[in-house]
Amino acid sequence: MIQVPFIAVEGPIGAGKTTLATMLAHRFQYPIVKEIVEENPFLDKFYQNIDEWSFQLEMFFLCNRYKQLEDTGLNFIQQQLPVISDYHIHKNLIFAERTLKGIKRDKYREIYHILTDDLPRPNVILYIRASLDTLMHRINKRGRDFEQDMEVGYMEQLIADYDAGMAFLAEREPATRIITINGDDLDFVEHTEHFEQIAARVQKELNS
Ligand SMILES: Nc1ncnc2c1ncn2[C@@H]1O[C@H](COP(=O)(O)OP(=O)(O)OP(=O)(O)O)[C@@H](O)[C@H]1O
Ligand SMILES: Nc1nc(=O)c2ncn([C@H]3C[C@H](O)[C@@H](CO)O3)c2[nH]1
Repeated sequence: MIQVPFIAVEGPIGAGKTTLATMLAHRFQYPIVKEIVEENPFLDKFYQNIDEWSFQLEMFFLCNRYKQLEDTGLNFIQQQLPVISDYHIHKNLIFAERTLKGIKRDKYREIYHILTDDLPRPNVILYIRASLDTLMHRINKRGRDFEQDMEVGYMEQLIADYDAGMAFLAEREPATRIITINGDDLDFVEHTEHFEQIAARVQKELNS
């Protein structure tokens, strides 16, 4: 039985992390920690020129997540209160290992470990896997300007990197429960029964 649930929803861009985390937070009456997107000053520049802006962008995400998860530890986990978040800290490495090169990647790795090694880690991860078609369709539907020119190759690589990242976590942190959701088949936005299936799987993990 999980003592204090700390649930992270993960998956590539547009998988539905924020949507599903919000629905589950509502269902379980847990507070939610959401990633900062709109206030990010580097995202549009990054998508126009990844090599030029990747270090600034990855550091911005890292510092924001560090602060959010430090607060999550203090305000929830250490108080024995459950919480759900629409990302896992490991996401930083999944992206940064691909977008950074050479000395910047080395520096980033060092800073990443210094900042994150003692942060609280989720005990349940919901990993939403989805095909390139599904993800591109959702990204287009959401219509964020800065994502419209995203290269298909970037997304293809990210999908593969996410699979590798989740396999890495499964091996490194065997106590963490990873629930994999097929985001092509389970449409928790359009079909209530699909959401109910997912909520039941989460409840089962929390009880077991
Ligand atoms: N299962 C689903 N069925 C249909 N539409 C969905 C589904 N999940 C998400 N969407 C839609 O896809 C878009 C992306 O969803 P959302 O913002 O939750 O993804 P995300 O994984 O949090 O994205 P990001 O990685 O950019 O933060 C939204 O417009 C959302 O309404
Ligand atoms: N490079 C990079 N590193 C990250 O850690 C990261 N986290 C999110 N994103 C991108 C995906 C969406 O476009 C948008 C909102 O999630 O921001 C990231 N991009």
